[in-house]
Amino acid sequence: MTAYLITGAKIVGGEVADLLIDNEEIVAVGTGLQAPADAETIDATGLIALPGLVDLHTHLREPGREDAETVHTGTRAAAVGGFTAVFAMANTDPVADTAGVVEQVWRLGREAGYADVYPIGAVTVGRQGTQLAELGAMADSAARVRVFSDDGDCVWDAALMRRALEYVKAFGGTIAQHAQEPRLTKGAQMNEGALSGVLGLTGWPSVAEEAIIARDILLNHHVGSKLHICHLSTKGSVEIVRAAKRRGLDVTAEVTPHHLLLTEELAASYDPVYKVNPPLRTKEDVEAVREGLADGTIDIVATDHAPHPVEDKDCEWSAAAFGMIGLETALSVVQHAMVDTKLLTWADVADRMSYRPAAIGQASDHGRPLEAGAPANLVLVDPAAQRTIVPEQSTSLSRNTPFAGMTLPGQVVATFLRGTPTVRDGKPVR
Ligand SMILES: NC(=O)N[C@@H](CC(=O)O)C(=O)O
Ligand SMILES: [Zn+2]
Ligand SMILES: [Zn+2]
Repeated sequence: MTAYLITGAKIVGGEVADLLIDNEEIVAVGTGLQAPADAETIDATGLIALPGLVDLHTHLREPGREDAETVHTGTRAAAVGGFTAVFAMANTDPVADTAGVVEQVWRLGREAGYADVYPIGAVTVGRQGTQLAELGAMADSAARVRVFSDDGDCVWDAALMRRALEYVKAFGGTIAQHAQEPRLTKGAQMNEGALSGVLGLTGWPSVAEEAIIARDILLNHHVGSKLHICHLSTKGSVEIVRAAKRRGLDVTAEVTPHHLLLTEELAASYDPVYKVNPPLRTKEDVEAVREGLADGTIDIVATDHAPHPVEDKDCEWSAAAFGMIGLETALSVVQHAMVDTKLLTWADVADRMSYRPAAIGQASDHGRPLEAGAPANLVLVDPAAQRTIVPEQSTSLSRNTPFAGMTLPGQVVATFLRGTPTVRDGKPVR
């Protein structure tokens, strides 16, 4: 294995220093480190070294929709975005609701070698919302599943949600809820408000999200288990989670990059690239989720990278699929929305995009400070770079980015997974 001496990087939360990587680990951090004879030196002057990013919410689409993404292409896109670990959502075909499917996804991740893949298991059989899946068998499998979600659909049956929370308590698992009251969002196409009326698109009220979040926080308090809220998007949701945390109730929550930056006005174009679940909300909501992420009410940023092929997006709004890709743009959007606005420091970014998601997902090799003895999972970022997003240049198999044409700050220069570069000069190594 090649050793690497990274010189002159700004170590996040610390000083400018050199990093020596060998044998899958960070061997030393300090100034004036000497490179061993066989080491390759990387000049990182002007770059920030962050712990490898961890995405708790990625759709890799394999098995079943390999035309949209595969474990290989999705994790390669993740590496380009600075991620060293991704949690793969269960809404595949077949659904990841058995030990067999989660082991397959986990193994494909190992073979690809771009990022560690932690499969998320479905909560219910076939994500049908009627019967608990084999949660224990998935937990005991080689994939060691610790996070379960019916994402794409809500576990709306309160009794079933209660039983899921109780079941995973035995092994310290987490239920990640896609908070969407189905009866309040029947046929919903975009955020409910004056604009949905004007555009003639069925509205998706904030209360459909907030009612489930409130219910599940109370349910989880009753059970004493672990609840995580997927892609929280409204001001009211932030207020509910903030109040719950103040009362000492246990809950964690995520926000996506797109909900930190984009608003519902984009739907006026009727371009389905802006169609997503939950929908883009108002300026007030965007301000509230930014504040919530800044003050720790919202624990983490997760991409909800949702690739779709052209034929599912290049059609009439109401017929189009929900979702947008986000792995390759996440860090730039967070820099733009949160760092350049002084709402977060880079140390906070490491917390929200690496330490905390790794802790919630129990990925112990990831989310570790850049210190001697830690696994060499890290990313070098040039915060001074500017880049214009071009969908055709995406590493993902799909092109449905809502940031096309935007100029965003920051560029991932290199990513290392256990001491091996997965990205050099901004490009995947293979
Ligand atoms: N976010 C989306 O709009 N779509 C996701 C499902 C989901 O995250 O709910 C997908 O799988 O395409
Ligand atoms: Zn979802
Ligand atoms: Zn999702």
